[in-house]
Amino acid sequence: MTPAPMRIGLDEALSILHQVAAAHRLDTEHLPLARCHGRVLQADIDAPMALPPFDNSAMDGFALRQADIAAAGGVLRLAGEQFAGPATGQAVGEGACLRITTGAPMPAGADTVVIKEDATVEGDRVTVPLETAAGRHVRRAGEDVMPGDRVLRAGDLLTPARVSLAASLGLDRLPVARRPTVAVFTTGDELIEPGLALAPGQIYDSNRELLMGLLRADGLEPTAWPRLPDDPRAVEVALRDAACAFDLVITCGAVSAGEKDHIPGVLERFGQVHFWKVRMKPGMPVLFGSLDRCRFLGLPGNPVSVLATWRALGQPLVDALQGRREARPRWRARLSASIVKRHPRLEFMRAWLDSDADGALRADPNPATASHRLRAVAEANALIVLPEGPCTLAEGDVVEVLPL
Ligand SMILES: Nc1nc2c(c(=O)[nH]1)N[C@H]1C(S)=C(S)[C@@H](COP(=O)(O)OP(=O)(O)OC[C@H]3O[C@@H](n4cnc5c(N)ncnc54)[C@H](O)[C@@H]3O)O[C@H]1N2
Ligand code: MOO
Repeated sequence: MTPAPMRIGLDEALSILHQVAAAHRLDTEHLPLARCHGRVLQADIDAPMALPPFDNSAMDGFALRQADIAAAGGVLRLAGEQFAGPATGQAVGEGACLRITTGAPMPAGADTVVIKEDATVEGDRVTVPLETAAGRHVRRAGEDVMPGDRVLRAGDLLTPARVSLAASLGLDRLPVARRPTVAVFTTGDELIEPGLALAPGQIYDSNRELLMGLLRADGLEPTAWPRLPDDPRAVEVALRDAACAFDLVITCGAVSAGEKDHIPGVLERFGQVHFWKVRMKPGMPVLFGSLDRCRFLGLPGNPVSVLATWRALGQPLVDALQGRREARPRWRARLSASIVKRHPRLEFMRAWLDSDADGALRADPNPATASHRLRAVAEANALIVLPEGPCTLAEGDVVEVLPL
């Protein structure tokens, strides 16, 4: 067996990840609209009907024939009403008008709506402004969507607006990718549960909340597994167990070079390592593999590495497994302070992103760059992406940023 690629660049890692994800795309399920939110659409959708479906009034007022206004000296006869709802079929005859409400079908013959505020009603006589333009306040059938228009595409993320567009076209179900089931593991004999008393050498498990929160923010419903001890047999049994039950297993910790870093060995022996170690900072020891029926993402244990590797590799993996087409937003911003980067790895640097008075985005880099410094993540709303190679950037230089 050829050894897995090691110490590769992020682009190569992403290309491997996309290849593997393409071979393990999650299957399609047809769900009622209410359950489609946040899912990835699996087929192109062509409009089965027009939107609006019929000419209708954009305002509350009076529907009339614009040509009649001048002829009638601006005074029309109120001949009935057409409210939003079933079309009454009543037409607007010469010199007449109908009371109409927003969304009501335009009565036959009428081509214009005068809003209530501009009209004066006395008995059955309605006086309207002489200068009313033809077609005013009428929403035309098909002006938003024509039948057959491709309104949604396979791979689209189903935002509330897209689900609502499908609803407006009368669609009650959509084909979407199944959501991956995800098991989350934290590892390490030093970890204990928040709320318990710390013994010397112990720290609280913070990565579990970080990972569970990140996954839930992407609409996943992860399962948190009991924390793993630094025991090779326990690690092997738990991971192999999860690997036959979940689509994705995510661990954090135990993937580096330490005596207790047992995870790469389990993947090598019982599964497959697709890559191990990516030239990024933080997050370098990250591992991607397959084990039984699951894709396996071994994130490094340092909290900031968890965040960076989730954004750099985890999210793209989950997106690719569901066939998501649109890339996550990446912005460009001007630095509020200079940066000197001496190491050769690509770096994700915590930052505060804001717009200045001129409307330009500004990224203020956080000086805390060490991967254990979680507080600096809590104080950040973006990651600056600094490409591979040492570099010196001045205040005002443009950098790429990932909003968090
Ligand atoms: N000789 C080497 N040492 C290290 C290397 C290396 O290449 N050679 N890589 C360093 C880098 S970079 C990172 S990142 C870490 C990653 O190590 P592991 O993924 O094996 O993670 P652990 O050693 O288990 O933990 C690292 C660090 O994070 C803390 N941790 C772990 N889990 C949690 C958690 N759930 N909540 C809070 N904190 C956690 C753990 O206590 C350690 O301090 O390795 C470097 N070493
Ligand atoms: O790559 Mo590690 O994640 O820098 O600390």
